[in-house]
Amino acid sequence: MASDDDFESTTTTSRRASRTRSATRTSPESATTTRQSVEVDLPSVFPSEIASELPSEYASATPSDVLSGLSTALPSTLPSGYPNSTDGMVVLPDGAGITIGDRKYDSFLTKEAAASYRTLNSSVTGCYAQNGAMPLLLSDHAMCNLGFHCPNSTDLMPPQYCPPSFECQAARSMKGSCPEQGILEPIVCKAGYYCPPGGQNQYPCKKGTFCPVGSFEPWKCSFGAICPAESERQIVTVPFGFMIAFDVLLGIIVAIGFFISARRKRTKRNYSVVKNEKDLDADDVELIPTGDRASVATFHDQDELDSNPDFKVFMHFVARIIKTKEVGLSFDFEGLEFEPQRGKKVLKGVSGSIKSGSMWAVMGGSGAGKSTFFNVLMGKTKNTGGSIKINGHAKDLTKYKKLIGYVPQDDIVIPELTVRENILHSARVRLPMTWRDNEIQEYVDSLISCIGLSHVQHSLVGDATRPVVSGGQRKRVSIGMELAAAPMCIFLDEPTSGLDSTSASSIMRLLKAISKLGVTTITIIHQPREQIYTGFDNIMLLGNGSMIYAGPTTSTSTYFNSLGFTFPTRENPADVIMDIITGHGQQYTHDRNWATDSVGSLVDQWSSKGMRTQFLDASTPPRTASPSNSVISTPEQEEFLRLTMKKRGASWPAQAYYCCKRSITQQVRTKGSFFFEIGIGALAGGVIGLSASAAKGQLFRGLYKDSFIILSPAVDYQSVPQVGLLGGMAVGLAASAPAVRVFGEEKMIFNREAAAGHSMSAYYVGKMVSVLPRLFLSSLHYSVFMGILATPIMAWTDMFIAILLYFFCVYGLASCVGMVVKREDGPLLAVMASLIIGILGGVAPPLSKVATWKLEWLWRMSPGVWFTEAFVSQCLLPLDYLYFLKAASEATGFKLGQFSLDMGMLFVIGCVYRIIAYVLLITVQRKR
Ligand SMILES: Nc1ncnc2c1ncn2[C@@H]1O[C@H](COP(=O)(O)OP(=O)(O)OP(=O)(O)O)[C@@H](O)[C@H]1O
Repeated sequence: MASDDDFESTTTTSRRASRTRSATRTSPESATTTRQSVEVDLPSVFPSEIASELPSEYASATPSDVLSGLSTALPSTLPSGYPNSTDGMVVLPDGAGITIGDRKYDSFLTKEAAASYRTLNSSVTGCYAQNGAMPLLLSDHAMCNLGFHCPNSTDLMPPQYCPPSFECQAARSMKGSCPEQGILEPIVCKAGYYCPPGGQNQYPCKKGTFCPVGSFEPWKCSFGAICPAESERQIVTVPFGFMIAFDVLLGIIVAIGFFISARRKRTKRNYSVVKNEKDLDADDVELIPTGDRASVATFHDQDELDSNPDFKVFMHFVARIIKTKEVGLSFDFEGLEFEPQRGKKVLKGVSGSIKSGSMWAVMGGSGAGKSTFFNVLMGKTKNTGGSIKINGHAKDLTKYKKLIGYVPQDDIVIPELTVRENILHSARVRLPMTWRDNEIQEYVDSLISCIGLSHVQHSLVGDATRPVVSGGQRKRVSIGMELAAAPMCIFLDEPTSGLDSTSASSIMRLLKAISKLGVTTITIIHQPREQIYTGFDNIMLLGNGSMIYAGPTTSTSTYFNSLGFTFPTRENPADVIMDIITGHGQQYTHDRNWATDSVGSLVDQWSSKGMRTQFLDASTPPRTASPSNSVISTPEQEEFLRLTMKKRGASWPAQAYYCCKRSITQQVRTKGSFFFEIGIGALAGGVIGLSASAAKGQLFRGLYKDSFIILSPAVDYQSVPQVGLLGGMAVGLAASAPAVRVFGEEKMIFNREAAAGHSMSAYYVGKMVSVLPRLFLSSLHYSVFMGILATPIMAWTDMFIAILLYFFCVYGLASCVGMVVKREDGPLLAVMASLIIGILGGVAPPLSKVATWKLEWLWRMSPGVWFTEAFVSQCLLPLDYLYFLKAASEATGFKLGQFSLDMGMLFVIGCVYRIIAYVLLITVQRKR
C-alpha cells in the first residue's frame, strides 16, 4: 500500500515535469503520427556516462518518461492506433494518456528499451532492479530527506529506489541496506551516526550526544546521562540519583521518626501549664463539690482518687472548658417511637427527662432497643413518632455535635496509631482552637493517666486481627478519644464490656467525676457490678422497646417491691433487675402467672400507674449551677452554647494538617504496604523496561516522509502504545490495592469523626495530600527503571509527569471503589477497575477502530487513553522530520502534539474520581 502511494506521488511529480518539458518538444514523426517527442540534449538529462551509451531514441526522453516506462506490460495494453514502438519510446499525445489502475501514463518505454535502460542503470549505479522492474526516481534533483544518507546523489543522479530482490529486502530489513540497491538509493542514517541536511555525509555521534536511527544532527544528552561516542540512546542517570537520594532521605526520616518515638517513650512529660497541686487548689473552679465526693468515690477508693495528681490536672482542664455553670445539656423526650420501614416498632412511646449533669444508666435485655434509643436521642436515627427537646427547645442534637461525645459499642480506633496518638488527635481536632498545643498535650497526658493507659500510651492500638494492646485497653482508648474532647454530654454504648472490674470501676469513677462538673452522662450497660450500678444517679430500664422504669437507682428496689418482687440481699440488684426485665424474674415473685408476657406486664404497670410523673419527680435534684429539665434555657444561655460550639474544634487548615500528619504516620507504620507498592512500581518499570530494551529506544517505525515513503521498512505503530498500556496496567496493579487500604478501610473512623463534628472535607483533603509522597515515590521508581531500560525517546520528565498523574487517577478510582464495596472485596475490585481503565487505553481495540463505532467518547472517559496518548505523542513527535506521523496517528487513533491536554485530562479525571469518592463517602455517612 505504502509503496503504491509513494509510487503514485513520484510519478505524478515526474509527469508534471514531463508535461512542462513536452511543450518544447519536436519530433520528426509528429506531423504524420501521434507521437510527440522533444529533442533533448542527452547529457542534460542523464549523466554523461549514461547518455553516451543510450540509443538515439532516448533523445526524446526525459527521466520521467523513462520512469513511466516502468509499466512494463504496457505495450500489450495499448489502444488501437498506437502500435508498439520499435524505437523504444512511445509518447502519447497530450491528454491521451493510458490509465492503468489508478495511474495515468502519457509516455512509456517499450520492453526492449526499458531492459536496455535497466542494464545501463545497473552498470552505472549498481542497482540491480529485480524481475524486470525499473529503478524509481525519488526526486528529479539531488534532494535527500532529513535523516537520510544520500552520498552519491546529484541533480543529474537524483536519489532512486531500486526494487529489491527478496534477499536484498531481507537484508534491508535487518541491516538497513543491501549491496544490490546501488549507490543512488538513500539509506536512513544509521543508529549512532547523524547525517547533516543534504545527506552527503554521515558522522559518528560524539560523546555526550546520541543519535537514534535517522538523525540529521546529534541529540544532546541530558545532564549526567550516559552517552559514550556513537550512542544511539541516552541512559539517564540523574533521575536514578534522585531516586536514591529520596530513598536515603526517606530512610533517614523513618529512622528519625523511630528515634523520636523511642525517646518519647522514655521521657516522662512534666506538666508546665498546671505546675503543681497548689495551682489546682488555687483554681477558682471547684473541681468536685465536696458533697459529691462521696458519690464519686462510690466507684472506687476515695483516697486513690484524691491522691492521683493526674486526675486533678485532668479535672482542672475539664472544669476550665466545660462551663456548665452557665448552661449544660438536658433532654426531654415524649412518646419516642421508631418504626423501621420493614419490621415492627423498635421504640414504643419512650418518655422521660435527663437533666444536665446527671449520670444515667440504660439497661435492658439484648434487642430491647437501647442502641436505637441512643441513636434517636442523638439524632442519628430519625424518630418516627414523639418529640425531643434539648434544654427545653425542640431541636436536633446533631446541631450540638461538637459538644457531644459518643463512645460506640465497637472499638473504632486507628490501629496503626499509638494509644496516645489516637487520643491526642481527637483532642487536637475537637478542643477549643484557643488552646495551645502543649496545653492539649498535657491534658491528654492527664487523661491517659486517668484511664489507666500511661504504661501502654506509646503502644500501637492494633485491632481485633492484629492485637497489640488488650481489648480492654482498646476500649479505654475509645472512651479516651471522646473524653479528650471534653464534651458537655457523653453517650457510652457498653463502655465496660471487655474491661476487668477494676478498670471498669476506674472508668466509671472518671465519668462520675466529670458528670459532677455538669457533663450529662448516659451509659448503656450490661451486667454492671454492684459498685458500678449503685454509682449511677439514675437508671432507665427498657424492654421490647418500651420504658419499664426510669428514675433514681436507689428507688429501683422499692419500685420492683411495689410490683411484688423481692430483691435477695446477697444478690447484685443489677442482676436481679436484668432477670426481671428479661422475663426470668419468676424466682423473685410469688405471682405464679407473672412469667407470661412478663415484660409487657411490667410496661403496663409502668404506664398504668402513671410512673412517668414519678420519674420526673424522683430524678436526682439538679445541681445548683445546672438548669433543671423543666427549665427552658434562656436566649443568653443559648447564645452561650452557640459561642461555645463556635470556639470548639481546630480550624479547617489545622484539621486538614492533623489528618494529613496522622495519615502519613499510618503509612509509615504500615511500611510493608508502603514499600511493597514502591517496590512493585520499581519492578514493573524494570520488567516493562527490560522487555522494551532490545529495541534500543527505537520503539517506533513509521512511513518515511515524502518522497522517500517507498523506502519505508515495515511500520511498527504498536510498540509505543503497548508500552504505554503495559505501564498503565502495571500502575493499576501496583497502586490500587494499597489505595483502597488508604481510603477505603477507614469508613467507620470517618463516620465516627464526622458524627463528632470533625470536618469531613478536612479529613478527606488531609488524606489526599498524605498520599502524594507515596504517589511521587512510586512514580519515581517506575519511571527511573523504565527510563534506564527502555530508553524511550520522550523526555524523562514528561514520562514521570504522565506516570505520576496516572497514579493519581488510579488512587482516585480505587478510593471510589473502596467507598462502595465491602472492605474485603475492595482490593480485588480496585485492581479489576484499574485493569479496565488500562484496557480502555485505546491500544486494543485501537482507538481508530473505536472511533468507527462512535464510542471514542467512552474510551476518552478512561485515563488510560490520555496516558497512552501522551506516551505515544511524546515518543513520536521528536521524529516528525523523519516519519509521516499523520499516517501513524490515523492508524492508531491517537492525536499527537497535545501533551498538555493529555496531562490536564489526567488531572481532571483524577480530581473527578476524588470528588465522586468524597460524595460517596458523605452519602454513606449520611445514611448511617
Ligand atoms: N433500622 C432498623 N431496621 C430494622 N430493625 C431494627 C433497626 N434498628 C434496630 N432494629 C431492631 O430493633 C431491635 C433493637 O435493636 P437495638 O440495637 O436497639 O437493641 P439493643 O438493646 O441495643 O441490643 P444489644 O444490647 O444486643 O445491643 C433489634 O431487634 C434490631 O434488629
